[in-house]
Amino acid sequence: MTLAAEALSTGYGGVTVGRDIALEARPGEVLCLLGPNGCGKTTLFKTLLGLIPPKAGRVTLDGEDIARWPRRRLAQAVAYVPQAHAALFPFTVADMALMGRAARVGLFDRPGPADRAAATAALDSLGVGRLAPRVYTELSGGERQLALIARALAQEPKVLVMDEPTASLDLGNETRVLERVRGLKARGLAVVLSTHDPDHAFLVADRVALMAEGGIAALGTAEETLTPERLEALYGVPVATPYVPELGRRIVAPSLPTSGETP
Ligand SMILES: Nc1ncnc2c1ncn2[C@@H]1O[C@H](COP(=O)(O)OP(=O)(O)OP(=O)(O)O)[C@@H](O)[C@H]1O
Repeated sequence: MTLAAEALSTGYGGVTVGRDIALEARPGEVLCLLGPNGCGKTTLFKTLLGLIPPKAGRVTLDGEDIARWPRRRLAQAVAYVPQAHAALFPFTVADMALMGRAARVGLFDRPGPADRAAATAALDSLGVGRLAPRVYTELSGGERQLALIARALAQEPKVLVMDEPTASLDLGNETRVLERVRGLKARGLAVVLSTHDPDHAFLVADRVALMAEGGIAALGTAEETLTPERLEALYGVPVATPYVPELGRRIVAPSLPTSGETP
């Protein structure tokens, strides 16, 4: 399924945050959204998910405006991994993952064995099956993040929208999540993810959208968009993107003066 923003403006009440945004996440593709703090990435995601209405333009799934889609139909197609948040209710991780099945269970039915199996499989696929009996509110930030990803995978969506999915993960879990993202794309999902680490774009993105001041400043492959000049303009610090033959790709690093040089 293809998720698209067409001439989309986003915002809250009387305030416009994003303007004239056009982008597309196609099946079997990862679209990586990069941009400085507060530029409007989460606001764009909430609009793509139909959680807040567009200020202008539209969001479509396979060409159909989602504004006309019932919530349940939308939830069967698109899953969301929000930024790990403070939890209010002490659900177990197994129950959290099972909540991902809500859109697939009949309105008056209880989750059945197949739903439990899907929830368990989602946890196992992220290597966190052992967390199933643990209480969500008692987990570390990284463990919560993995539980939220498992909930979205249990939903068996066609499109996955992930807001900084690796933000609080250690290097091992960060790499495992990015590997999983590659696996999902190989299975034909469309994945949109935001990150503050431009390296992730070189690792998993088919296309990158650079967001600045609410608009899309550049859209293309990581090689095309993540030039030192653009990254410097975006983040306001000098950046180098050397090619590392051992990795077979570029890496992104801030280019601080070497010791001995004072700025
Ligand atoms: N519920 C809200 N009501 C009004 N303004 C909001 C609301 N949520 C966010 N904003 C404002 O919208 C702007 C964009 O916020 P948003 O969270 O979309 O940015 P972001 O790019 O995701 O930032 P970050 O990288 O820090 O997570 C900010 O100026 C923020 O203060």
